[in-house]
Amino acid sequence: MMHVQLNKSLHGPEGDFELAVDLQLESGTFLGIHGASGAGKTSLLRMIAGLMPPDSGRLEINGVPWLETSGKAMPPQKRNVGFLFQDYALFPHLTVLGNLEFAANSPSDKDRIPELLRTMELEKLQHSMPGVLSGGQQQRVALARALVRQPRILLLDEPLSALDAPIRRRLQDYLGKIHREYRTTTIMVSHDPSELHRLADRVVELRAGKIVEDRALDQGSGEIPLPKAALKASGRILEIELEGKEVLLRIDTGAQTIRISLPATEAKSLKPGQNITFQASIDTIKILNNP
Ligand SMILES: Nc1ncnc2c1ncn2[C@@H]1O[C@H](COP(=O)(O)OP(=O)(O)OP(=O)(O)O)[C@@H](O)[C@H]1O
Repeated sequence: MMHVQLNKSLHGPEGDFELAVDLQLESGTFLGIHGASGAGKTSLLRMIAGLMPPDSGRLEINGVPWLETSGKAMPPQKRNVGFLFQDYALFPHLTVLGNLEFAANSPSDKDRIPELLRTMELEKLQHSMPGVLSGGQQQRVALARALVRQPRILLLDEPLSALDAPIRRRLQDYLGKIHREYRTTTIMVSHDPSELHRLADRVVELRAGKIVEDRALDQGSGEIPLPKAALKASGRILEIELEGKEVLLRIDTGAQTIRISLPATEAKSLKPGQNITFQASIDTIKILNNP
């Protein structure tokens, strides 16, 4: 169990506002955080990592205090946290491999590096210096580096935002896989609703430093299966995926995310982001309006 209770006065463009967050997370949760720019998402992650001091608060992870109300804090290097921040640069004087080796703390961490290089599709770049890499390649190295120590808690601030769609999708799958395998408690900031629905089992929205929405998604898949009874609902298409002759739609109805599949021929004109009304029962699905 992770208990995060943090307060900090932040200086926004329209004046100071108070970040006040009280969150309890079961171990192994994948929490997604979204919210407008300047809501305090990065600040919250930095305080958990120990990189920004809160004005007051408490942090307790599996019964171990990382930050006490008295202000006594465990230093960042002692917190078993892997993090990836937007501005967290790679060491410019070390190669890709050197950056990962620097993060390794034990022989088993080192043994993990070849697999991470392979998964992040960085094998051919392992002897390159960060300065010659593209933004997306650097982000992949930073993500690999965050995972080298197999942290108990993984803090990811828009980790895939600079990547193009195919690799973004592969790394989403990889993040999902390592989360299922190691049950690392993960907190990820993302502006991409389909990414959050794909990976998170709980999603919170932060607005001006406060949690204004806290939603559980179906564990693992991030989706609620189609109910047995007929259902008529409206929602926004989050994602369209071709699977053989079928098309898989993930639809956010506001209350829940529903996954439906349709014959590909019936879904030709549908696009992500579109609002649709549909009627579905256990064996038939009909799109009622298809603007
Ligand atoms: N150390 C600090 N002390 C006080 N205010 C700060 C500090 N660091 C950042 N801020 C302010 O806190 C506000 C929230 O910033 P933060 O980066 O946490 O937002 P965010 O939700 O992550 O935004 P984005 O989505 O644009 O990354 C900003 O207005 C920022 O200027």
